[in-house]
Amino acid sequence: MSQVLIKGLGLIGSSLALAIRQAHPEVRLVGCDVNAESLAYAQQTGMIDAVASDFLAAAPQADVIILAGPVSVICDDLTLLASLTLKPDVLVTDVGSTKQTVLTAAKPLQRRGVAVVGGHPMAGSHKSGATAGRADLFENAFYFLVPGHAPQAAVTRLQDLLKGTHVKWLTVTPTQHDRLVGQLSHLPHVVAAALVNQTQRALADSPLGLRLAAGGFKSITRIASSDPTMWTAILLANGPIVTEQLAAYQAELTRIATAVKQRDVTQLTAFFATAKITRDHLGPERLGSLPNFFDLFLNVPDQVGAIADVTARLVQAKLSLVNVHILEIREEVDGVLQLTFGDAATRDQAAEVLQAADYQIVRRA
Ligand SMILES: NC(=O)C1=CN([C@@H]2O[C@H](COP(=O)(O)OP(=O)(O)OC[C@H]3O[C@@H](n4cnc5c(N)ncnc54)[C@H](O)[C@@H]3O)[C@@H](O)[C@H]2O)C=CC1
Ligand SMILES: O=C(O)C(=O)Cc1ccc(O)cc1
Repeated sequence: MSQVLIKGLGLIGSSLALAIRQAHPEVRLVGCDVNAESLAYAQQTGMIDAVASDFLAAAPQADVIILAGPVSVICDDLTLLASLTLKPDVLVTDVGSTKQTVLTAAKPLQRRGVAVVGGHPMAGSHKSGATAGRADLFENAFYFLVPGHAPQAAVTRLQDLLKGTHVKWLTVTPTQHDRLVGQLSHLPHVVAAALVNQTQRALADSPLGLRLAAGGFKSITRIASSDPTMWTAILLANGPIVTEQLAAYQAELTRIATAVKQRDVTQLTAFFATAKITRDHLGPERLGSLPNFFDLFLNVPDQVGAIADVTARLVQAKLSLVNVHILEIREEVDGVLQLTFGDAATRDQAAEVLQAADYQIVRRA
């Protein structure tokens, strides 16, 4: 039986585990993480078969190693792996958001004859952790492959292992990758966070301040809720490219500030019209990112009708559900029910209704 070791069972690692499980139930999935809560959750919900408490001891047993921690940790892991004796045909891959630093860190391992295929799914969310993982997270999204010197057979093997993700594969070089995602992902994250911080300071004296924000502010700043550790690692790894792109963006802001000052109607209209045409052709929000869903995780007893009771209470309260997901119910063991709602208010009302009926909410996300 083939053994896949996933280091980092956060949003991406756990979603890959679920997708591998769906397409390859025969694979033994082993998880490794510094976060004991994530490991316990992954094991309790059947996402993984076993926990590896020592990465260095587990790696030599693995047929495939997937590195899914922050980019800086992925680079350290690649260095560590180069000091071990791994299985002769082991395949090593990662999911990091930058590829030049990762592929550079992979060199000593590649020199030892190990196939390293860089990877990066262009889907995700501002959510993090194993509880946010879902098998369909990557559906129809692009998945960058950066094979470097790895043989085609290794690439095909990875694509087969991850076929349950239903992604669209795209092979690129590390530099092409980092330029593309710098502009399309890293720069937007900086812009979103900068806008939130600057707005917070600007409205510090206003009684209602940011609470007055409407949909526009919220939708362009959603990604400012992303994990700070992960994004610090990404910006440091793609520093030179992102600073260049930030400078170009600043020049665009300066141009528009000048047009406003000069009351240049033609330039202002052209500015908005050009952006509108490009944005209107982008297609549905679902591509490359999940719509903003809001989850409730609650314990449900191992009893006939337990799930029907939960959904009936929500129907009675006229609260509309987007999805219901049973994480695990085994005989005589309570399960966790993941209820997904379209907005935070509905989720919070649902929590009140269910808590009043003595259901235990494990987590809101
Ligand atoms: N969040 C997103 O939308 C996307 C993220 N990525 C990349 O995927 C990787 C993982 O991101 P997420 O899953 O979103 O982050 P996450 O924060 O949900 O998960 C990261 C996991 O790595 C674990 N971890 C951190 N340091 C560790 C260490 N030294 N040893 C073992 N485990 C460690 C954390 O405990 C956590 O469970 C990052 O490199 C990120 O750049 C790629 C595509 C999309
Ligand atoms: O939430 C979103 O829209 C994202 O932008 C998700 C994302 C985050 C990091 C990546 O490297 C790729 C995709």
